[in-house]
Amino acid sequence: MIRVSHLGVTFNPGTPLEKRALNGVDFTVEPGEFVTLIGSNGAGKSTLLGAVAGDVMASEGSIVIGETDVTRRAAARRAGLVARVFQDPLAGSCGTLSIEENLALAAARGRSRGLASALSRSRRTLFRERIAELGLGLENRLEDQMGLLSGGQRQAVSLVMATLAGCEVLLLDEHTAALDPHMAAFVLELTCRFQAELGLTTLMVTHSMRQALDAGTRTVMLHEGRIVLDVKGDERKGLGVDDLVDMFRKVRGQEIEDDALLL
Ligand SMILES: Nc1ncnc2c1ncn2[C@@H]1O[C@H](COP(=O)(O)OP(=O)(O)OP(=O)(O)O)[C@@H](O)[C@H]1O
Repeated sequence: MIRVSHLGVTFNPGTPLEKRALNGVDFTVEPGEFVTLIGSNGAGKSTLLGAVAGDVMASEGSIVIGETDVTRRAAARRAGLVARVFQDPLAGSCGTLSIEENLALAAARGRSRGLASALSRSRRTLFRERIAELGLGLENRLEDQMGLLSGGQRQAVSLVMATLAGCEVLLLDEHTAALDPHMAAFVLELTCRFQAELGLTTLMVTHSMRQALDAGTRTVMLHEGRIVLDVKGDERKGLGVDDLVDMFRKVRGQEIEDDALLL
């Protein structure tokens, strides 16, 4: 569960570069709920994910994950609660380490054990099993450097890494945006499968209206740091991509020029 109350984030306060990125955001993501988060450029989506992960500190308000008030906790002290996959396949893993070394680091997230104990024989078996589930044949390449993988393969491994240590919350920041359509569909299908199997409370930022309606069970739209739409259930089922685009148009007061939003 994530409970965000009256959350405000102001970058560079008191300077000419002051920017109010989040403005009194209130919402609760129930345990196991999968929310897609949309909004135009600069709406505050990544800031919201960053605030939940602890990369961005709240200027006002509070953030509770599960039973824990994490508002003043640094990112490292939230690591056992929160896992994140980024848009850039290179961002969430180390290209010069092997696949299994990356998995070992991920499995140790939020704990204080070394790489050697993290790479025990039983751990290696677990890694092989989890990577085999991807169906990409990477279980036979565990000693290959992560940097040798394609973007899509790397995002698939990043998803395994994100879910390996056990976490309360999964944050996905346009994690399929840099992939070709086929790989993007594969990684999204994988995401939905892992989310359902592990019952993870999930927030996924996307620029694709199609993804926003097809994945998860609830869609939230941010605009200028505020929630302007929050739909689930029958109301969401009744929405099409055209309806979302219309809503976008209304809140932005202008036409959408980016065709990617319609996909
Ligand atoms: N570290 C920072 N310092 C100053 N301003 C920032 C910082 N991070 C974000 N901003 C500003 O805060 C606003 C919200 O940014 P954010 O990245 O959250 O938007 P977004 O909805 O994720 O946009 P996009 O879809 O373009 O990624 C933007 O105006 C952005 O320029």
